This record gives sequence, C-alpha cells and structure tokens, in this order.
Amino acid sequence: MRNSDITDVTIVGGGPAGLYASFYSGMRDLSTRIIEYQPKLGGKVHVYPEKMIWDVGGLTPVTGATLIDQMAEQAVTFDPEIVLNEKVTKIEKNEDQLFVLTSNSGNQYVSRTVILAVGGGILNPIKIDIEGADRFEVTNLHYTVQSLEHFKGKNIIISGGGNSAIDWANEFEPIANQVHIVHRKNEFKGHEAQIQQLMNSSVHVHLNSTIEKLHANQEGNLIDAVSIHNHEINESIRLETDDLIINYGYERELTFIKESPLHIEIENDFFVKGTSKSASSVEGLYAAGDILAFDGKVHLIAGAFVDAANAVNQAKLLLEPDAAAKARVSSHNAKFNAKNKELLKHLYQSSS
Ligand SMILES: Cc1cc2nc3c(=O)[nH]c(=O)nc-3n(C[C@H](O)[C@H](O)[C@H](O)COP(=O)(O)OP(=O)(O)OC[C@H]3O[C@@H](n4cnc5c(N)ncnc54)[C@H](O)[C@@H]3O)c2cc1C
Repeated sequence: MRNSDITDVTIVGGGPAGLYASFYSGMRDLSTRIIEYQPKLGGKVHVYPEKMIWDVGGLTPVTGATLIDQMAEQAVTFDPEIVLNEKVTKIEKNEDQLFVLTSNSGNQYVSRTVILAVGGGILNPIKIDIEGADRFEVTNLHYTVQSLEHFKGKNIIISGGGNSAIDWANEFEPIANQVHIVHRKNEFKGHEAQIQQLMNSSVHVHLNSTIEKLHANQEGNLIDAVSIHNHEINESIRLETDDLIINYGYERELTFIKESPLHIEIENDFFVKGTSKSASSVEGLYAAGDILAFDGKVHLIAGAFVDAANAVNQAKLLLEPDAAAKARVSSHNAKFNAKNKELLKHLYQSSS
C-alpha cells in the first residue's frame, strides 16, 4: 500500500537521534514521519532502562526509562506521524526524485527528504547456542535486563565478557544473593575501572569457561542449574541459579542501506559516511546518531541530538533554499507562545 501523504521529512529509527530530529523538524515547520521497527519509541536505551545516565547535557542523572519518556514526549510536540512495528527494507527514489521507503509489511512511504537514524540497525541479541534454550526465554533466560528489582536476592549467572556483562555483574553484586560471571576468554574486554571493580568484588569470576548445559527443573520450564566447562583445566562444574543472563552482543542488520539502489556511501563496512552537517553522499538523504560517521563525531546521546538538528536544518535548506540556516532558539521562538502560556499557568497555579 502506498501512503498518499508525501512528507517533507521521513525519519527512519525512533531512538534518541530520530526522536530529537522529529522535534526539531517540527520546530522548522516540516511535516514529519518516524518509522520505527520496534513496538515502542526509545531505541537502544531500552537495553538499559534502569541504568543511570549522567552525560546528557543539562540533565541531572536520569534512568534510561525516564530519558525515553522525556524524549518521546518531546518528539511528538508537533504531531508527527508515527509508524511503529515496521522495518524499512528498501530506500530508493522515484521518477519525481522523491524518496520511496518500503517496509516489511509492504507499505510504501514517500518523502522529500530522509533522515537515517537507525543506530546499530535492527538489533538482534546473539543467542546462546544450546538446543532448546529458547523455551526458557519466557522464564529465566534473559538477553536484556528490564528491571533490577526482579534480581534482588537471587543467584544469577551472567555469560559474556564485554562492557555490558561486566557492568551488569557490578550492578547486581550489591543486590543479588550471588553473582557468577562466565567468560570464554582468559581476560575481560571492557573499561579498566569496571574490570577492576569486578575483580575486587564478591562476584565469582569463571574465565576460560563456557556454558555447556542448561539443567531444567522438574516441570521443565525453568533453568535451575548450569554446567560450565573450563577448557584450560578441562573440568566441568555445576552452578545452581535462579536466572541466566546472556550478554554476547548484537547482530546488526542494515541491508536496506548497504544494498540501496541509491548507492549510499558506507564507511568501515557499516556506517553512513557523512559530513559534520549530517549530509550523506545522496542529496536529500541525511544521517544522525550512531549510524553516522564523520571526523569529529561525538558518540554520545548528546552528539546524536546535534547530528539530528544539523540533518533537519540541511533538509530545510534543500526544500526552502531561502529559509534561515537554523531555527530560532526555543526560548525566543514564537511557535511556543501558546504552549508557554499553558505551561506557565500550570506552574503558577501549582506554586500558589
Ligand atoms: C548499555 C549501554 C549504555 C549506554 N549508556 C550511555 C550513556 O550513559 N550516555 C550516552 O550518551 N550514551 C550511552 N549509550 C549509547 C546510546 O544509547 C546510543 O549512542 C544512542 O542510543 C544512539 O541513538 P540512535 O538514535 O543513533 O540509535 P538507537 O538508539 O540505536 O536507535 C535506532 C532505532 O532505529 C530502529 N531501526 C533500525 N533499523 C531500522 C529499520 N530498518 N526500520 C525501522 N527502524 C529501524 C531501531 O529499532 C532503533 O529503535 C549506551 C549504550 C548502551 C548499549
């Protein structure tokens, strides 16, 4: 089905970059659509909803979940069209030089410009390679941590050796009964300070070890123990557990960019090669956030916001060459007059 509305800007991806692009695009009076594969907005931050984020300018520490709520609320300020549960599978231009995006459901979206804000692409967690393990995914085999509360007082096994695995081991240590971390190599790959913290903690570290068997309870619906094999000393041990967390990283899928007939220039076999103004090698196609590569890129949520504003400003100038190079700052922007009146009324009412 072809969506009859041609928008000024279509943003692919509803993570921090896409959400801020949506807000800023509205500030610039551009009609806007976001297409997001997941059933909810927020992007990769959903991987760490209970972690504290300290480095978003002007925000005191917030949890990932709170940041998502605030970014999502800001993103809909100017009523963009939001399409959830659809994966963009093709991007091309039609005879009128408009972009046509096709999604996995067969829908087509036509747009004057496009902002790619796809982060690491569709993130699929790399699963544990043990037959039948998937049946425990509904109970106590986890690939993400949604709530620390769930793990309070539990015996937990984490398998993996990168930053995320180490990070979770450190976070669980004070609240769990017992934490084991199992890593197939003889050393961890992560930030030095985090590794130091782990090694000085009560977490049981099993290096040179892999999980070889999951033992189910009598009903067969829960993992109640795990056998791990140490290939250095060729010995296996059994660890009782309440929860198993697998942290082997993510497979990234970005074929629609790499195989686009638009021949989008790619860097390091993954990133959209761009400029500091978020332009790609294709006119009218911009990129923002983790997917964008340029000299001086800031790999932070704060950097994604800047990329997004640049992308929108470039789109605006392409569509309206006489427009101002950027939007007026929000505190002096007439677009907010009516909204400010309401907000100030609430503020004074609640403080009186
Ligand atoms: C554990 C962890 C902790 C972190 N902590 C911090 C921190 O403290 N501070 C900080 O600044 N950064 C942190 N980061 C990094 C930060 O989360 C990322 O830089 C940020 O999420 C990038 O935003 P983005 O919008 O570019 O991409 P993403 O957040 O990855 O969002 C991209 C979105 O695009 C969607 N998408 C992809 N392909 C398609 C498609 N074909 N069709 C439709 N939708 C698609 C995805 O589903 C996803 O929702 C952390 C990352 C991790 C993993």
